[in-house]
Amino acid sequence: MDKIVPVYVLTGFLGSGKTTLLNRVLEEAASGHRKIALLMNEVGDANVEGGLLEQDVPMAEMLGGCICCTIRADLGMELSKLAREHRPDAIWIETTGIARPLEILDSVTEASMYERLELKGVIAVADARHLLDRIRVGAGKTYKLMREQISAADLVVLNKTDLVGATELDELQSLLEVWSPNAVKVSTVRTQVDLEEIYRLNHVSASDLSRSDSRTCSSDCELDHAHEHQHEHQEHHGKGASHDHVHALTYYLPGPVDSHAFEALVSRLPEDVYRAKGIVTFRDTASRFLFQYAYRESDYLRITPQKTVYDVVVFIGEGFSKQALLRELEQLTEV
Ligand SMILES: Nc1nc2c(ncn2[C@@H]2O[C@H](COP(=O)(O)OP(=O)(O)OP(=O)(O)O)[C@@H](O)[C@H]2O)c(=O)[nH]1
Repeated sequence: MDKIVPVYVLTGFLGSGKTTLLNRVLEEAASGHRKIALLMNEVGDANVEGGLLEQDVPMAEMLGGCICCTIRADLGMELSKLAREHRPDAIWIETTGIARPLEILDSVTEASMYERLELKGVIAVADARHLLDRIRVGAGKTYKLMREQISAADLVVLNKTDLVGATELDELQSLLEVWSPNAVKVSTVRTQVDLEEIYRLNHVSASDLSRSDSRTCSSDCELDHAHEHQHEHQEHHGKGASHDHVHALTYYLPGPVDSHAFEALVSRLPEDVYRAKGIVTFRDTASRFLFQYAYRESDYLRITPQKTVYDVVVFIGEGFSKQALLRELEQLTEV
């Protein structure tokens, strides 16, 4: 069975330091024998930064549009291709500075149906000086987008702190606590973040990261262990409901499930799960279905896939308890 490839989304406004961080990721990968593949998106027709990267790595370029809107449909395909052709230890997606993280989250999780991929973390880089200037204005598209990117992140890298004073830094740090209370926050110059912090990120339990330890999943986590790992996270970090920010829960089903039990689970979904999708095999009908759910409406389409697809369900929402949902899914597959 192929391993699950972890996916990291790197977001952050124009010029905040994303490429600087990516270069560090690649350097560390080269010395630590971690194989990284990159998916780079540029609104223009040229990938300037891709050409400047210091390492030669498997790379897909998506040019001429933003992956969160105009060329979003291609994202899943490009991700699958990278995973299949290179079997990397991790895929990093560098988004354009203007990308809206939610839409990207949706597309990445979509790809989990066709390839063994799992979104592990959203990393937002913010330019401290620029952010402060925008906060002073307190409105406008850029301000809104910066806030959105930060709010969707599991890890916020407050970069270019050499360009602000100590009081300003305090102000920014307090603000990040409000905007993204459950994310891990680091303040850096030239994105000098401990990369192990990133590889410990687990989108399933992002809020627990600050308490994470060596028992967290490694990047070469196998599918057959995914369930165990998730369970370990849950056991180890306690069972209290975690109320995070926007997040996705990806769960590969170990086998067919009962259709009634599955529909009952869907009908019980909390309101803050606003999107779900997946491929499920119902044992009572012996059929496979493409399952879609949006804002309390669900739809099941019988499918006969011509190529390998996986039984997997993905839930996207804001502030719902991933652990509670995970427990329900585990019960569903235990029946
Ligand atoms: N002063 C200062 N400059 C920095 C820091 N980090 C990065 N830079 C510089 O900021 C500029 C932009 O950095 P990049 O890493 O290219 O930013 P980016 O987010 O990839 O930019 P886009 O591709 O335009 O979205 C470069 O000239 C970096 O050398 C920092 O902590 N302090």
